[in-house]
Amino acid sequence: MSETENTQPTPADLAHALCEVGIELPDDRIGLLDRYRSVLWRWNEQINLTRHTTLEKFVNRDVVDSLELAKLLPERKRILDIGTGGGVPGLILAICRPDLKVSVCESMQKKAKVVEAIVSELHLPATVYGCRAEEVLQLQTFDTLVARGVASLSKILRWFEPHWSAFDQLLLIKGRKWVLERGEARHNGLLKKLELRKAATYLTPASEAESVILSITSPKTTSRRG
Ligand SMILES: C[S@@+](CC[C@H](N)C(=O)[O-])C[C@H]1O[C@@H](n2cnc3c(N)ncnc32)[C@H](O)[C@@H]1O
Repeated sequence: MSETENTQPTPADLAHALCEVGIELPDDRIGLLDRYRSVLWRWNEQINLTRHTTLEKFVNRDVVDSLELAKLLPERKRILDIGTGGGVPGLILAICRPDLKVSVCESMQKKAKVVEAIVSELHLPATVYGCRAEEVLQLQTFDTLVARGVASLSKILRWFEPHWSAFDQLLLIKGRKWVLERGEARHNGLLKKLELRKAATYLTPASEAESVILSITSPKTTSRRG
């Protein structure tokens, strides 16, 4: 199919695009994912939520990233997506992994209101917080925090330094600059009390771009909980 930004794909197009990258999902999940894509693109005409407005980018970037993350999340874990923007990866996780207890937060009020509207229209099992993640962590605890494209590793580690008792693990989707970011974070002394490991490496389909998922834990917190 020759796809342009003005073409509205069908659920069958989505199923085909998922199949092309080796993703198998039940029909009802594909249907819901397609409705999410459609509602997201509709809102995107009014407010800038995503640059991924072709089916190929939606699948190859948003769905692939979210499902790579999903592979690392045990059943029924409590997840907080920090800086969800238009709902990636949080709402895609809520759609594809209904066993998870997904919360998403977004500090920009306009975006957070749209995410709330999407969750409500699609009846998604997700809680939306319209504030900074640091504020959510003063109220709630989570098993895992997840994020894509929110800030540098150093910034994120600074934000969450006082909050490690509110979560066990941080999973960050990063591009090839992750090594530089790790160097900077080490230089800034932000990794001294933390363990960072590369939990996954994968290629974005139809490109040579390598992505990684970094897992960061605080041994002190883990042993206290474990
Ligand atoms: C570049 S967007 C990425 C959106 C989405 N995660 C994605 O990958 O498509 C980053 C978003 O994080 C939000 N943000 C930045 N710092 C935040 C914080 N501390 N807590 C919650 N949201 C934050 C911004 O308002 C912005 O919408």
